[in-house]
Amino acid sequence: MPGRGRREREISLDFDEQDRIMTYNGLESCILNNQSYENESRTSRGDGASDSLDYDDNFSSSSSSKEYAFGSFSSHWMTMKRDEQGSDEWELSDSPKKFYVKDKPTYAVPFSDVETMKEKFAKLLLGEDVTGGRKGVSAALALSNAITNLAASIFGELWKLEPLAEERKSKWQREMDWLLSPTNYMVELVPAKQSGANGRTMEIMTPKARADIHMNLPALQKLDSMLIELLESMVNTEFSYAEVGSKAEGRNKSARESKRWWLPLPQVPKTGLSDAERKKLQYKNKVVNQVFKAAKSINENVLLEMPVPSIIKDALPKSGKANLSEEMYKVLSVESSSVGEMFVSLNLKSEHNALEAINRLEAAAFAWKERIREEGSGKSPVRTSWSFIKDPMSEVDKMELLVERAEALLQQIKSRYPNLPQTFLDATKIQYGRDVGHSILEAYSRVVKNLAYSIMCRIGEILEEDTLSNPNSEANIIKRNEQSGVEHHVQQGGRDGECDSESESTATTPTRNRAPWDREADDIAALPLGICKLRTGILILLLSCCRFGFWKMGLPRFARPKEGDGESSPNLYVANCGPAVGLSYDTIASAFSSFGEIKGVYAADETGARVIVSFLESSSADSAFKALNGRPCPHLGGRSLHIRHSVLQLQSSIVHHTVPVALMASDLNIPGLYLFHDFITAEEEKELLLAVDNRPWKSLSKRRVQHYGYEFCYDTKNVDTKQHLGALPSFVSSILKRVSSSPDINDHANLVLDQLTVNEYRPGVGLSPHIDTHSAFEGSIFSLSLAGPCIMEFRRYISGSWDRNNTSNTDGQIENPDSCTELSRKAIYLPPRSMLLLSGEARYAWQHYIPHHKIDNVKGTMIRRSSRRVSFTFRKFEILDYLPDCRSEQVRANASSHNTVILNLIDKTAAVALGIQDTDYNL
Ligand SMILES: O=C(O)CCC(=O)C(=O)O
Ligand SMILES: [Fe+2]
Repeated sequence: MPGRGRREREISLDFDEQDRIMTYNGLESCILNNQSYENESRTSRGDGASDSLDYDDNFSSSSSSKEYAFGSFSSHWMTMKRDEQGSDEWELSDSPKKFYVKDKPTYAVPFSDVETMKEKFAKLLLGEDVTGGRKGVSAALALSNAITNLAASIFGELWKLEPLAEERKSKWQREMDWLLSPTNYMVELVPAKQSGANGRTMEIMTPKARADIHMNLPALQKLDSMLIELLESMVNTEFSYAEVGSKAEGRNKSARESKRWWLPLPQVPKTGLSDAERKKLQYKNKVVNQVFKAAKSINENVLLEMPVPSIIKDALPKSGKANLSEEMYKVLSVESSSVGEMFVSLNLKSEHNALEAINRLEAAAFAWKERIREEGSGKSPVRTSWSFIKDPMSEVDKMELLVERAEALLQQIKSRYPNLPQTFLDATKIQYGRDVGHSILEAYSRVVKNLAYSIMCRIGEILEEDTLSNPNSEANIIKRNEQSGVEHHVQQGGRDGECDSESESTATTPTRNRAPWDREADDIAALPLGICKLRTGILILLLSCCRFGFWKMGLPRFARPKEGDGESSPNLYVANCGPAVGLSYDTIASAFSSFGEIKGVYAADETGARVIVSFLESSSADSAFKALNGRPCPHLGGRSLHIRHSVLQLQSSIVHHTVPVALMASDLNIPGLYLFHDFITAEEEKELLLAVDNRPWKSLSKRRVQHYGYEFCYDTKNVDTKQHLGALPSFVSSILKRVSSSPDINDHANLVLDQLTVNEYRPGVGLSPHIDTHSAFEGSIFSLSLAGPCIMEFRRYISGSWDRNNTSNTDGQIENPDSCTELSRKAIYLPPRSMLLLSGEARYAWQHYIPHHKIDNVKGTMIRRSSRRVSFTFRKFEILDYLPDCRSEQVRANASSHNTVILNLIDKTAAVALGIQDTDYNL
C-alpha cells in the first residue's frame, strides 16, 4: 500500500517511543531546577543511563520502556514470537495497526505470567459480573478501574519513605505497560493535502496520533518515574521507622503517636535531623509538590473534556437554583462581592462541607448552562451579539453571570482543598465515560497525583517528628522558614497564563536573619490550603497555589502587621504556627476557639509556619492575643506563638487593577499600533464568515482555527514549511488588495501576506499573552475582527527598551524577564469589522492578549461577548530565516525534524507541569 508507508512514516515521526521518553528528561530537570525548560529539553540523552524509566537493573539492556518488562527473563520461560504464536492474546491484527511504536519481534514471557495475564484480562472485561451475561463493563471503565486497583495494590500502603520492593516496582511497570497499550493505537483523522497522479492536490483524511494522548501520556510517565525514583533515593536516611508495638519503647510520645500506633512510626535522631538531611527532605518535598500539581492539572483538564453523562443530566434538578441551598444562592447573587468574599461567606468548616459545596455548585452551573444552551437554540428571543447592556438583565444574562460566579467560586474552593475526593459529577463522568483515551489519562493522572500526595504526607510526618524532637528550637523553625522562602519561586507559577512573568520577577526574597514579621512583602495574602484527612486521623495540610495566582483571584487579603501595630482586628497573624511545625489547621482552630468563634484559619504565606486566624469578633482576637502572644501555648504542644493583629483589606482597594480601555489606537500611545474601524462592510463580513464556516475547523483546547498559506504547527510553535497549503484563498483577495492599496497602511503593506490564521473564540475564551513568533513571520501583522468585538490588551516590561534584535532569539518572550521590574499594560476595544495593525514596537516589544472574560468593561459600559468572535490574522511567512540566529546550523538543519517537534511539545508540557495553563504561543 503506497499510502501506508507514508502514513507510517508520518506517524512514527511523532511517536518514536524512545524519543518520547528521552525528551521528557527535560521536564524532570525543569521541575528539579525550576529552570526554563528549553535548554534541557534540547539535550538529547543518548545513553539511556540517566533515564529514570530504565532504573531497574534487571532490564538495563533494554532500550525502551516497552521492552524492559519482558526483556530479561531466563531461558526456562517460554519465548513467544508474536506472529507465530497465533494465540488471541498476542495476535495483533493489522487493523487497527499499531502505527507508531516499533514492533518488538519477540516477547519472552514466563508461562505463569501468561496465565496471570489471562486472568487479569478476563477480570478486566467482566468487571464484577462474573456470569459474563448481564452487565458487561465498558472498556473505558474497565481500564480506569484496572489502573485504580493496580495503583492501590502497589501504593495503597505507602507508610514509609523507602524504595519500592523490586517485585512491586516491576509489577507496576509491567502491568501499566499493558493497561496503557491501547493508547498506542489511538488515532484521530485530520485533513491533509496530497498530490494526485495528475498533479492535482487532493484533501485526504490521514490518521494522526491523538493529540491529548500524545501531549499527556509521556508527561505522566515521566512524573510517575520521578516519584518512583524519588522513593528509590530514600536510602541511608537519618530517619527510620519503628514497627508496630515498639511505640512503648519510644521517647516522649505525642497524642499523634498514640493515635497511629498500628502504623510504622517515623523516628528521627534525638536531636532532630541534621541540617543537610532536613534540607534534602524539604527539597524532595518541593519536587513532589510540583509533580502533584502537574498530575493534578492534567487530571482536571481531562475531566473537563469528559462529557456529563445523560443519565445525570436527566437526574439533576433543571433549575440551577434548586441545586443550591438558600444561603449558597444568596452568596452567588450578591454581585458586588468578590470570589474571596464569597468563599468566606460560605463559611466552610470541613473538607466534607467543601465537597458538598462543590457538588452543589457544579450541579447548579451545569443546570444553568443547559438552560442557556436551550435558550440559545431558538426558544428565546434572539439577542444582538455583543450588545451594550443598557437594558435590565435578561434571564439568560443572569444565568450567565451566575455560572461565571459559580465557576470562580468552585475554583476557589478546589484550590483551597487541593486533594478532595472526586466530586459527584467527576465520579459519574468516570463511571459512564466511553472514551478509552480519556479514561486512561484520567485514571493515570489521578493515581500519580495520589501517589505524590502520599509521599508529601510521609515527608510531612518526618519533618513533624523532627520538629517535635526539638520543640523549642526557634532556630529550627527559622531555618525551615528560610528554606521555604528560598523555594518560593518554585511554588509560584501563575494560575493563568497572564501572571507567569510577574511571578517570576518577584520570585525570591532573601529571608535570612530576619524576624518572622519582616520576611513578608508589604502585605500578606492568605494562601489557599487544603486539609486532607488521612486514615490515621491526622490532618495534614497542603499548601497549594501560588500567592500571585490567588491575589488575582481575590482571596481575603490581610494587611501586613507592623511592629507595635496595636490596631484591633478580628484577624490574627500567628507566626511559629502551622503544618510545617506539626500543627494542623484543625488543631490551631481548636486551640484558638476557646477565645471565641473562628471564621477560618488560613496560611499566611507559603512557609506553612505562619497562619492567619480569623475570628468573628475583634474582642475574641484581642483575648487570644493577650493570652497567647509570646507565651508557650499549652494546647499547641507548648509552642511559643508570635502574634500580631492583621487587617483584612477591603476588596475595592486590592482588586487587580483593570486596564482602562481605549477606543482609538492613538489613545494607547504604542508606536506601531493602528486600528482601522469599518475596514470591511457588514456584507463582506457575512461572506467571510460563510466562507470559513464552509471549511473544516481544527479544534484546539479552547478555540477553533483554520490555516491558509502555511500551516502553523502548535506543537513546534512554528510554521510547518513542508505544509505549504497554496496561495491564500480567493475569499480574502479583496481584503489583501485593500491592505496593499490603502494609503493609511501602505508603509506596512509592502509585504506579500501569505499566511492566514482564522481563530474562532467562544464567549469567555481569550488568548494568552504572546508575541507572534517572529522567527517565522516577517514584519507587520494584520488582524481583522469579525462577528463580535473583544478587548485586546498589551503589556511590556517597562525597564527594557525596545530593540528588535534583542528579541529576535526568543520567539515570543522578552529576553531575561528576571531583569524586568514593572509591567505596563494597555487595552483597546476591537469592534467587529475593524482591522488591527501591529508593526514595529507594537509588533515586537509588546505582548498582546485577549482577557478570558465574558463581559468587558469599556469606559464603564458592560459589553457582553457574543456567541463567537472570529479573527483573520494575516502574516508574511519568513522563509529564509525562520529559525532564530542563535541556533546552530545543525539545529537549523533539523528544524522540522522529529526532535524539534517533540522538544517543542515538551515546552508546553513543562508549562502545564509548572502550573502555567497556557503557553505564550497561540497563533
Ligand atoms: O484574535 C485576534 O485578534 C488575535 C490573534 C492573534 O494574536 C494571533 O493569532 O496571534
Ligand atoms: Fe498574536
